[in-house]
Amino acid sequence: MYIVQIASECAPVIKAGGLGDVVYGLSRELEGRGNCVEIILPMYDCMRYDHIWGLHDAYKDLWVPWYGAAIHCSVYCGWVHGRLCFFIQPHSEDNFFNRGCYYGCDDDNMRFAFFSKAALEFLNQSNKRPDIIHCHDWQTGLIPVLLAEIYKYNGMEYQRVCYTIHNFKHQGIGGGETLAATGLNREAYYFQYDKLRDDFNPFALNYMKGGIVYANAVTTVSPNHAEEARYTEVGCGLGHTLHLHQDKFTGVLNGIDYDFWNPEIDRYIPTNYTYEDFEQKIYNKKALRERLLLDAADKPIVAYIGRLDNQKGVHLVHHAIYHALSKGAQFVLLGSATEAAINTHFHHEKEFLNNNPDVHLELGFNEELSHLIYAGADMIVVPSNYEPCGLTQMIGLKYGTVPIVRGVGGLVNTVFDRDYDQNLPPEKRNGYVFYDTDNYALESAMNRAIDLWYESPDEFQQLAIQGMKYDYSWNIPGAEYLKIYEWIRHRG
Ligand SMILES: Nc1ncnc2c1ncn2[C@@H]1O[C@H](COP(=O)(O)OP(=O)(O)O[C@H]2O[C@H](CO)[C@@H](O)[C@H](O)[C@H]2O)[C@@H](O)[C@H]1O
Repeated sequence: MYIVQIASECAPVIKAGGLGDVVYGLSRELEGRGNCVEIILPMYDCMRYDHIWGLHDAYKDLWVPWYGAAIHCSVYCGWVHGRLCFFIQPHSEDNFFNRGCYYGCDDDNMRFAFFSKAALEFLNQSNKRPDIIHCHDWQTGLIPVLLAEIYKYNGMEYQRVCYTIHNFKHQGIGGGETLAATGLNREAYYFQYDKLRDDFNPFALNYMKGGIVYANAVTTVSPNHAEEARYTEVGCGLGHTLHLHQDKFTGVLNGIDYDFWNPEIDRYIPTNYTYEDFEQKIYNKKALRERLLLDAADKPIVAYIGRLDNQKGVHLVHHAIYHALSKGAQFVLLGSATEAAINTHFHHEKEFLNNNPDVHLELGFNEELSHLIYAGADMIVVPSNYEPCGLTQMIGLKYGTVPIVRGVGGLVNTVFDRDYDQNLPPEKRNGYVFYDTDNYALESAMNRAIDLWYESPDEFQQLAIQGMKYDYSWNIPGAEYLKIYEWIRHRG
């Protein structure tokens, strides 16, 4: 099959979070199974050019219709760790992708409407006719809309779209100006409730809703989150739309790319290890402590890695730091906040804790350091308010770093409580789960983990090894996506 992924991120060249990991890892798996995969991305000024090999111009004169005129774009092409990627660079005063950031601009809706239009225009003009277009999140929600309403009539009749939602919170809600810009025009038509009109703001269009309505298949990133999105508030108002389109909506648990996230071969950690020589992990703990100037005491290290925002349960992340310290553990945090108030809060925390030899807060994005933390820590805490899938607990498991998670979304599908899981025998359990959002719930799970580390180190090690034995690779999800692609190719 010929598959084109269209997304706003692809790790490690463009990575703000888990979306990038998924686009890369899934593409690699699909290619490994004999499919032809290409990835179309925006050409941001701030992406990691050092991860692109053989960058060259692939298509010089792409003219993308925009507001009745056209914007001139160049399309570059190169390999990102073996994956063939096309980068679209528009030349216009808007400077859509030369902002020194991936997201967070006032005109994000316009930026990604343009990207969606340009990606389809590129496919069309360069005569690429993939069997499947797989697009992701709100940034590419207009792709299935544009395909069905415009490009289908311009030679792209047989292309089918799979649309994956990684986060319902950000939907691309905005005014109707994108309709005129992208050539969709007919406001009255698109402002219908069964098309793109937002269910809660009658004056706004909703890209993600458009993606759900028009795509041939819609997925989210875990089975449990697919249920939550339909029936609870974590669908952020799209539950009704999902219900109407339930026949084509499903949850596919993400995988982890074990070529990249694997302590056996990880290039960013000083000592490689597997579950068979688990005792080698200690050298990474030592290295982590040396790097972050932590005390070399006989204490467990609890880690948090992730964005610092409301989704991730920042109040509990904050509490986890102090609770770990009070229980005689060390704490390492690697995270960045886009919200000013949260950012300021954690900077104050960092200053306050600066001289404490048992804690280190690293505020910013650091891919290399994240590997060392996964390898060096004993436990990883994921106290999310909601979590469509969650990759950090799965990476933690692979590195023998025991996850302590809140029982929501994909965390429920991947972490099984050592003491209380009802469905699995003890030798299959792999972490700790708590449910409430208050401090006590988190504390009780952390206490159980930290107490086991101190009181029964052998049993703690056994738990970590059980986690390492889980297979959360792309193998199974890769096959599931191929089934979905086949299904929409034949069903339409
Ligand atoms: N400061 C930092 N420095 C270095 N690396 C950092 C970092 N902060 C985060 N990361 C890395 O980014 C990834 C984050 O994965 P998450 O599952 O938390 O994704 P996120 O919530 O962004 O995305 C959404 O999409 C993903 C993918 O579908 C879903 O798993 C998730 O539930 C959903 O919210 C991990 O690889 C982590 O190591």
